[in-house]
Amino acid sequence: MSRAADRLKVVLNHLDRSGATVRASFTSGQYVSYHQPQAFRYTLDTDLLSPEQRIAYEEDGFVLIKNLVSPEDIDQFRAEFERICKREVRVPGLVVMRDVAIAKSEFMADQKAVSKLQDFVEDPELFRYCALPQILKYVECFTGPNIMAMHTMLINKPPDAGNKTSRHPMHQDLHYFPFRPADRIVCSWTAMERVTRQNGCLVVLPGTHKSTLQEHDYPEWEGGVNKMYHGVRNYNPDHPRVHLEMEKGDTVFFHPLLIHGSGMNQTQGFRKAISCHYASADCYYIDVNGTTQENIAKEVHEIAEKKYGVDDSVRFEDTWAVRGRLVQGERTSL
Ligand SMILES: CC(C)CC(=O)SCCNC(=O)CCNC(=O)[C@H](O)C(C)(C)COP(=O)(O)OP(=O)(O)OC[C@H]1O[C@@H](n2cnc3c(N)ncnc32)[C@H](O)[C@@H]1OP(=O)(O)O
Ligand SMILES: Nc1ncnc2c1ncn2[C@@H]1O[C@H](COP(=O)(O)OP(=O)(O)OP(=O)(O)O)[C@@H](O)[C@H]1O
Ligand SMILES: O=C(O)CCC(=O)C(=O)O
Ligand SMILES: [Fe+2]
Ligand SMILES: [Mg+2]
Repeated sequence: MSRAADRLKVVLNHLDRSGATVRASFTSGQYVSYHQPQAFRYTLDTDLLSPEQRIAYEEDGFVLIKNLVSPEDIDQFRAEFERICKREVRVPGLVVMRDVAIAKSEFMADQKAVSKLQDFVEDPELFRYCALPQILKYVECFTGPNIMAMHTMLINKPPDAGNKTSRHPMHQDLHYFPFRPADRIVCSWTAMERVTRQNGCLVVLPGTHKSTLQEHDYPEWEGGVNKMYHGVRNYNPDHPRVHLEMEKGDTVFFHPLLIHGSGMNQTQGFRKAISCHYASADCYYIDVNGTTQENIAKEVHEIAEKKYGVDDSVRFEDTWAVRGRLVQGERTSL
């Protein structure tokens, strides 16, 4: 079969499964033209994703792209991370998080004390990750051309201290976000080294992006839970899971409703990943009062109150508007 015919078959299969009425045709034997507003809900029509990749994201809520970020870039991000840990550079607005297991131990000026950096947008070296052209080309398939970097993290999952606090409970990232629509938000997560089940790779529940936002809360874990690590309230451990084992530079793009987490790090190394949540600049803020997100908004407010002395006039949405950065196109709304 020709490549075009192969592609047609894949698309038709998908349309069939999504219960769509199919109107497909060949244009000069080259490619498929189809008209079906329901069939592709989660991805946009760009030329980058193959039909297989596009359908994988539609059906599973994630797509893994091998070898997307160069080893040289990753080594530079790692070097900058080390400078930050040694406090050789100061980054405005940066949140440095320590694992709860060592949160109260004495000061250590190295990576052993840091489990996560958040909000590194004012660090030009780390922020380079968010603007990498090869990443943005994929992001555009989900957000469209106006792109905001809304949330940035470098995760340094520590060797588990023995109480399983290195785990990240199963959650939907949308729980943290007061903007919509969800389908125009995407996370890119790049492995900074080989990540395996052993050192706590991402664990995903395929297809859960088709559900709605669930109630989140701290899981009842005996060994303790990190600040703000909420999990879905009724986690079902029997749901089929996929462990995303990845090589250095591999990048997974996933939907903000996809339920995911990570297991404990059973090695002696610090498992590193860098990630950014992007949203279409055309998204709009919502008021989370009276929704399941009230609990996280309250925690964010309490921390902002302690740290910056902000009062009630600062809304949850405002804390996002000041952190967001335009990386492509126009800042139309967010
Ligand atoms: C989509 C995405 C958003 C999903 C996620 O990322 S989920 C995770 C979200 N996580 C976050 O947003 C990070 C939250 N963490 C933070 O904001 C900070 O690390 C803080 C918890 C506020 C601590 O920062 P800071 O105040 O600078 O640190 P200090 O060492 O002075 O500690 C102050 C008090 O907080 C405690 N603490 C520090 N780290 C943790 C921790 N990991 N878990 C639980 N408690 C913690 C620490 O023991 C101290 O307590 P007290 O001495 O005041 O009793
Ligand atoms: N009660 C819970 N609520 C929310 N998430 C949970 C809960 N229990 C476990 N998880 C999460 O489920 C995922 C899988 O956990 P688990 O500890 O089994 O890791 P794993 O990588 O599968 O390890 P292993 O290979 O040992 O099975 C992790 O993201 C973990 O944090
Ligand atoms: O890197 C990980 O372990 C998962 C992090 C994550 O899902 C998050 O911070 O939202
Ligand atoms: Fe997450
Ligand atoms: Mg397990």
